[in-house]
Amino acid sequence: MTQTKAEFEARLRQIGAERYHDKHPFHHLLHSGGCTPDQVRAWVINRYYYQSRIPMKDAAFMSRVEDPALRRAWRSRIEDHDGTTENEGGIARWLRLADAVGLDRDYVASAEGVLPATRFAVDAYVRFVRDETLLEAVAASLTELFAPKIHAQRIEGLLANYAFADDSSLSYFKKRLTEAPKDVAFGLSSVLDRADTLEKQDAAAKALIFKTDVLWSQLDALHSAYVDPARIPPGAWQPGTYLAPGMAHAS
Ligand SMILES: O=C(O)c1cc(C(=O)O)c2c(n1)C(=O)C(=O)c1cc(C(=O)O)[nH]c1-2
Repeated sequence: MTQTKAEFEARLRQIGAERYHDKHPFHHLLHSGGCTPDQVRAWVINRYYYQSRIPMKDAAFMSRVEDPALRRAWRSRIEDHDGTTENEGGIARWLRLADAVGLDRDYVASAEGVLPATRFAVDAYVRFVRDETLLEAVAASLTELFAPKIHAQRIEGLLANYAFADDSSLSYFKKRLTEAPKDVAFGLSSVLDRADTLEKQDAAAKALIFKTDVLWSQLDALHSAYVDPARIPPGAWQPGTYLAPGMAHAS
C-alpha cells in the first residue's frame, strides 16, 4: 500500500540515519583532528571533483525539465556553485580551502590527481541524474537533508583542530548552511508530492540509497588510498606533491 507522506518522509530520513556518510570513519578522523596535513589535502583534492560535478548534474537535470517553474526553482543550485556577479560561488570557495591547506589550486582544479573510484562514483551520480526519472533525480539530491548537520560538525571540528581553518578557508561550509535548506525544502516537498504510488516511493527510496553509496564510496576510496596502510592507485595524487609555492617543505 502507498505510504502516507509522513510515513514516506520517515522512511527517507531513516535511510540517512543508517547510511549517510557522517558515519564514515574518514569523517571521524577528519573532524577530530586525526588527519595529517597530506590526508586533509587528499580529501580537498578528491572532494573538489564532487563539487565540480554538482552544477554539471544540475544542468543535466534542468536540460530534461519541461516545466519552466521547476527549472526556475532549480537554477539557483547552479548559481550557488558557479557564482554570480555578486556571489563568488561554491567552487571558488572550495579553491580557497585548497589554498589554505597549501595546495596548488590549478592542480586541484585540473582534477588530475583524483582517485579512480572517486571519479567512478561521482560520474555515476551525474549519469544517474541524466538517465533516470526526474523523481529519482530529485530524490537522489535529498542526501542534502542530512548535510547541514555534517557541515556544522565539520566547521566546529576543523576550527578546533587545524591551523588552516578560519572564516575564509571554511567559507564554503558556512555558506552551505544557508543555501542547502532552501534546496532540500523544495526537493523534499517535490518528492513527497510526486511519489504518489508505492512503486514510485520505492524508486525514490532506492535513488536515495544509491546516492548514499556514491558518497560513502568516495570516502572508502580516500581511506584506502591515504590512511595507513596507504594504497595509492597509479596516477593519483602523491603526498608532498603539487603544493602551493612556499609550501615545498611543509609536511
Ligand atoms: O559535505 C557534505 O557532506 C556534503 C554532502 C552533500 C550530499 O549529501 O550530497 C552535498 C554537499 N556536501 C554540498 O556541499 C553540496 O553542495 C551538495 C549538493 C548536493 C546534491 O546532491 O545536489 N549534495 C551536496
